[in-house]
Amino acid sequence: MSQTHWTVLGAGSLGCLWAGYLNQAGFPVTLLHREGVAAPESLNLTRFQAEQATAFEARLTTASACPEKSISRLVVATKAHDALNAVAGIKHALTDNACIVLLQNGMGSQQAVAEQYPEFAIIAVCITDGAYRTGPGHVIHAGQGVSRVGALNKAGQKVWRQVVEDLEQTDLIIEACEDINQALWNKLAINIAINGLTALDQCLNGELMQPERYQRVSLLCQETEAVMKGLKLQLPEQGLLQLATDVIEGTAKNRSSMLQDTLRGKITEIDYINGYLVQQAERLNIEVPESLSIYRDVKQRFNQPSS
Ligand SMILES: NC(=O)C1=CN([C@@H]2O[C@H](COP(=O)(O)OP(=O)(O)OC[C@H]3O[C@@H](n4cnc5c(N)ncnc54)[C@H](OP(=O)(O)O)[C@@H]3O)[C@@H](O)[C@H]2O)C=CC1
Ligand SMILES: CC(C)(CO)C(=O)C(=O)O
Repeated sequence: MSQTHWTVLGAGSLGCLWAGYLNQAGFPVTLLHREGVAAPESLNLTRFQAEQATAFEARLTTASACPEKSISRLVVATKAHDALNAVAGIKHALTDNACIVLLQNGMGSQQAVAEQYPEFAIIAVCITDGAYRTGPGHVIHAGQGVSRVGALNKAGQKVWRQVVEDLEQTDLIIEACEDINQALWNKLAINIAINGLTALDQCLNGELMQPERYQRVSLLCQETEAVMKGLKLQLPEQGLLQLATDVIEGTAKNRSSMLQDTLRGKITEIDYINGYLVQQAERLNIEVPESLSIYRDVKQRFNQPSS
């Protein structure tokens, strides 16, 4: 079994999920929690559809306590708006040829890290699993999904297969992805159609099937299709509206991550979802009024910091 040492930055839902699955597959793991916040007292993972939680082990520390050039494989498991700062805070500890694996939803944060740090191998993962924490260090794997893993830069292409091989030793469902940009866009399209609307209407995903809301979902998908066409991306065979509808129906009882963030008074990822579409549309001179209105309304209603 490979003994790659994995360092996971961010002890939230996905950070604990990945740390748990990696460690239970035999990898030594370090889990970096926030500076100034107490480390979790215990770590455990309830695997998908398992009845009981199982303990996992990880060395718990913070970024500033990590020695210079000690980390060769870093997973960044923060929200999109924290990713760039988080990498800046751990840069001293990265080896010269380190690989950074980014788990963020939406788009824009991964590209910002790749642009800022071309010297490192940058890998992005497009994740459809669902996980939540019940307390510090305790994570529930609530929805089985797929983690699509692909390289974001040239250095990433050199180590990508090795990263996939390591991850395939875990019980996560891993897919090597030749075109991670396309995979991220497909997931982005779904999040554009669902997240902002559910946050604004404070409704479950399935409630987007109500006619007035569904009309907006349809407009959002049309706008995303226009931008994807402008960027020469491939559109899913069934069309974006059908893709989004399948996800809405498959996750009908879920609260979207953005709805959950607003309920907890947290910063949402709107800048990296509808906000990212608006940015791309501006570059292409395409109008996206529905996404623009959702972007502005989420920013205003939930008192979100300006980007
Ligand atoms: N949870 C899920 O099911 C899924 C999540 N994703 C995506 O994965 C990403 C992570 O989501 P999730 O795990 O749910 O988010 P969480 O908020 O649960 O976890 C993020 C963690 O990172 C911590 N953090 C942020 N900055 C730093 C830093 N500089 N140093 C140390 N810790 C830091 C946060 O601390 P603090 O709380 O103090 O801010 C928090 O504990 C998001 O982009 C999300 O959209 C994608 C698919 C599924
Ligand atoms: C697919 C969806 C919309 C599921 O809730 C999601 O990814 C999210 O909530 O962020």
